[in-house]
Amino acid sequence: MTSIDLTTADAISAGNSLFIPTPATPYQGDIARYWDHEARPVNLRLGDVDGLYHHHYGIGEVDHAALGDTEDSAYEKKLIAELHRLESAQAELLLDHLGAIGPDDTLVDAGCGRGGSMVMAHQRFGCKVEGVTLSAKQADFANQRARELGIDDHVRARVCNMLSTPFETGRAAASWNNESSMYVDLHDLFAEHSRVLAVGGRYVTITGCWNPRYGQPSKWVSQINAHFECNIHSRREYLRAMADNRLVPQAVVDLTPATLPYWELRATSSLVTGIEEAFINSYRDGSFQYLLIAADRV
Ligand SMILES: C[S@@+](CC[C@H](N)C(=O)[O-])C[C@H]1O[C@@H](n2cnc3c(N)ncnc32)[C@H](O)[C@@H]1O
Ligand SMILES: CC(C)=CCC/C(C)=C/COP(=O)(O)OP(=O)(O)O
Ligand SMILES: [Mg+2]
Repeated sequence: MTSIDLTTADAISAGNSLFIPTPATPYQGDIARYWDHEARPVNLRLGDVDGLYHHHYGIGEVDHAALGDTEDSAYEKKLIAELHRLESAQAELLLDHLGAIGPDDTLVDAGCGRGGSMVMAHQRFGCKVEGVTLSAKQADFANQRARELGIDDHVRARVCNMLSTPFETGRAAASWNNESSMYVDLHDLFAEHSRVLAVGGRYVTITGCWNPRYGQPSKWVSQINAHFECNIHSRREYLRAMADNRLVPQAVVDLTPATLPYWELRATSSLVTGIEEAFINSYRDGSFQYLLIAADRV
């Protein structure tokens, strides 16, 4: 099998998910399959709350007053709504760091999943948002949601490798990875963001990374890697790969304390997936951190 370079003219048709490019590597094929088959209730039931479908985690304090009594028959429904509120709060924080974005700007969502963050970005800024995912199922889902919302002229997902996108050099006002950078080599990733971003543009990531102060990835981090078939990088790798690619950190925010309440609440829900303990233990023992990094393309 040969890989298809999506920076070529082939990319013209990549917006149409009838055209599914061959994965660049066998690993990317595994990841495409993983997300094509993903249908965990913890993601779909949360998305059903308001039609924003996320594949990332939450931040902020739990609103115990909104949850009410655990014995109440409506408690589980309220808990789902609360987890979803915290996940959307995470995406809002990412958008807060994109800088001044206008309706004529174009944003790039690298690893866009089912498109929740793209919809939020368009609703906030009125701008165009181009997303890429390896999964045709996810791209179709995101494009269907955009059609239902009547925003498909502004929000579009493609099946495409984030390391080799069809986007024009130097045109994007901002770009991001929301929990999608643990699937790729960071030097390759930041080289591509640096290429598509305008000078003065902003790059933002929210990610889980292992803490170099811990020494090496802990058993919990290894468990998370195995669970999601991903390869979590260290904080040091992020900063080094950005520095090597003209991305200069403007803010580095440790969101670990802000994400723990989400995990502690999720661990009590009927929608647990079994990975909750690994996140909670690794955040608590300091081996793993939930980080936002916003960087200027210089
Ligand atoms: C955990 S999900 C995050 C989805 C989304 N950012 C969100 O916040 O809901 C990870 C995403 O990264 C995408 N991904 C992983 N490796 C990729 C690659 N090389 N190119 C494009 N997308 C990739 C997957 O297809 C999936 O959509
Ligand atoms: C912070 C880290 C290490 C993230 C790894 C990437 C990932 C799988 C994110 C959540 O996806 P999801 O929303 O599909 O997962 P879940 O089903 O657990 O909610
Ligand atoms: Mg989820």
